[in-house]
Amino acid sequence: MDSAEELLRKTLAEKLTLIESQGNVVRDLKSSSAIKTLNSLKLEKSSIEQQLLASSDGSSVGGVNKEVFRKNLVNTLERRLFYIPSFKIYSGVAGLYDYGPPGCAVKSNVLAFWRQHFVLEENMLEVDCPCVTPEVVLKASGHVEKFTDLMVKDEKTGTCYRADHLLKDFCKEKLEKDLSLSIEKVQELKHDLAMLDDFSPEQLGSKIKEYGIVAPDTKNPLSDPYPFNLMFQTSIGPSGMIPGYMRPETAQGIFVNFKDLYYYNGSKLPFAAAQIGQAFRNEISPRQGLLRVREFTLAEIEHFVDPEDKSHPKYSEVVDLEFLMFPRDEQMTGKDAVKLRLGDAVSNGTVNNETLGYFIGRVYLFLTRLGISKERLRFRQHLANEMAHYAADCWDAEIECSYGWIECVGIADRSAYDLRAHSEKSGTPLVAHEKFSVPKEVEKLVITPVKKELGLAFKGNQKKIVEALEAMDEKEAMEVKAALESKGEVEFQVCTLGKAVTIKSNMISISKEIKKEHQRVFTPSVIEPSFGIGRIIYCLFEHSFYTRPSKAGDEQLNVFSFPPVVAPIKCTVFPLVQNPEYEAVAKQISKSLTAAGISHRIDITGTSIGKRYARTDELGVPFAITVDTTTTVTIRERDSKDQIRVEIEKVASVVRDVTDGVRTWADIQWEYPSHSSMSTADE
Ligand SMILES: Nc1ncnc2c1ncn2[C@@H]1O[C@H](COP(=O)(O)OP(=O)(O)OP(=O)(O)O)[C@@H](O)[C@H]1O
Repeated sequence: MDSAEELLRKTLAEKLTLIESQGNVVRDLKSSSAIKTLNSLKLEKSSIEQQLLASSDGSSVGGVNKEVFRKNLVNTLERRLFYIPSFKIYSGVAGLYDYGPPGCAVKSNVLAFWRQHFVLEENMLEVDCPCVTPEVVLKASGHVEKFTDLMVKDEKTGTCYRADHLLKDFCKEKLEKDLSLSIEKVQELKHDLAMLDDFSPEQLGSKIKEYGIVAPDTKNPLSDPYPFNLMFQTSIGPSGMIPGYMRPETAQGIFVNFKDLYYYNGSKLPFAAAQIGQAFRNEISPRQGLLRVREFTLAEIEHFVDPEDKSHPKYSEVVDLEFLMFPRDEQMTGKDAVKLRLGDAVSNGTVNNETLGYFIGRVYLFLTRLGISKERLRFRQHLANEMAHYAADCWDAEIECSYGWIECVGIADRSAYDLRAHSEKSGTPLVAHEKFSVPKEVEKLVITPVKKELGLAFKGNQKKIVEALEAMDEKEAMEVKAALESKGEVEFQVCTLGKAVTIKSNMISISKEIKKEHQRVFTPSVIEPSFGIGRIIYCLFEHSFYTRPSKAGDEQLNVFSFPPVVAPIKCTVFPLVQNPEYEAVAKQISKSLTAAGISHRIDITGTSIGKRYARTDELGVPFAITVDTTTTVTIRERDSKDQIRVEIEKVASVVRDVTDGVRTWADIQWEYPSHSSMSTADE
């Protein structure tokens, strides 16, 4: 610990001792003012204890220990039914959560804003495809073979763990806590962390043995790692003959519809399709609450673009944005994320292309407008070993929360991989066309199947074989030509038949000719931003949550500072005191709010105004309307607690403007005089 930290701890500890001794004196007095003083001393004591805890392990959120902060947050979220562990009365199931009423409202607001910010803004084509997906689709995409994590089992209890997570936790803990590590050991552990995605089961197994990593819960030995496919398997229909899976992502539904969507778009590129829907991953050991679950909402965009022109018409709108970026080189040299101007990162090649840069900028705007703190958001570039071999460049929007930096949005240039894979497997060409204004002369491969010979040899299968021969690319065709010329026949794989057939030299002619071309046919590249909605919402909960002392100073009150766009309820209406005239006004205002489409709650209980404010602050309601006359009311803003006075007829339009973002609260305050009333005094 450095001397500044030591000094802080010493000062805090001294203050704590002083408070404890003052508390002992006050406790003996037993008067009401002494009780108030005692309560505020208790508060101060608990705040200092939290700071001490935080300063002891260097882990804090806004000066409060991470664990303490998270415990209070999660307790509030579960108590106010933002979310509920699913099937709770049957002890629940790990990795499955329900959203309760305010959580549901936040989620639907986030999705509505997502649609407005992306789908509407870019004229995207939204689709809605089934969750149950036939095996053939996920075989083509590579999920059946490769969507796996390496798993180890507690050899005595059978409990399963993700092998790479155990190694990651071990390395991080060693690096953070073991001050006696040699430089070589530090380098080795850092290297292991960088290589996590590259280790084979054998390499991971030998690391686990070498470091003596055991089951975290029981300390029992662990099995060797082996791959576990994360997809939930099912079968479609009663016969059990059609294997299927619950989709692990929504993207495949878009790829398989490419041909129709392209036509719907007037056969023009670029265009984007979007989908919001449930994704299912049978995570090995779900942990960290909403961050790693087994069923979650994904919002995905597939932007199809010409691989030879990845410019974006609206790129200039984001070039001047500046935010934290964590390029590959910074990560490799142990540096921190740096603030970069997006335009510079694209022009110097740090970000692969304009369209990818455009989406990084739009994701930044989306997240920060939702209420994610700018200082706790960064864009991290994938290291070479993290990226799929076909990907041109990938960046994750990572948000810092009490669990560390969490990937919430993946933004990848996946090149032409997905469309090619489905073209090959389905036999349907998923391609785009560029029409030339003047025809071009090009050397062209000409494949001419001799249908008579093929028909004699293959009868009913002839059509599929002809299609496969015609779909050969240049490299494949030249190999076939060479084999036919040297051996007179060749084994030829026909995917749609699921087998290889023998093609003889009299069944096909392959040559190169100069031809006039009227168009270019190509497979578009795909740029994919993929949003984990639950992760974003959880980080938003963390970034919005704070506590403040009640007016009496005897308790800490919880507040969610949600921006109006995501707040589950936009305002509350309550009469200051129970009185039929005020109640009638409250009901009239409620009616006008409903007509204006503003979600609100009306509270006509006799509870004190301060308590009613506290209840709604804890749900993140940004505005409270208090009826204290029959002609005008006060509107109170949650975080500043500032109030303005507004005529009853104008209330709904004022609240609508400020919740729709047409005007800010500051604008409204200019227009309406500030107000200090009974309701403030009572708070
Ligand atoms: N188990 C999960 N629970 C909640 N959200 C998830 C989960 N897995 C992925 N996501 C979200 O879906 C987005 C896109 O999925 P992607 O396949 O890129 O994630 P991933 O790289 O597999 O995530 P991770 O490495 O954390 O498992 C992620 O950015 C994340 O926000």
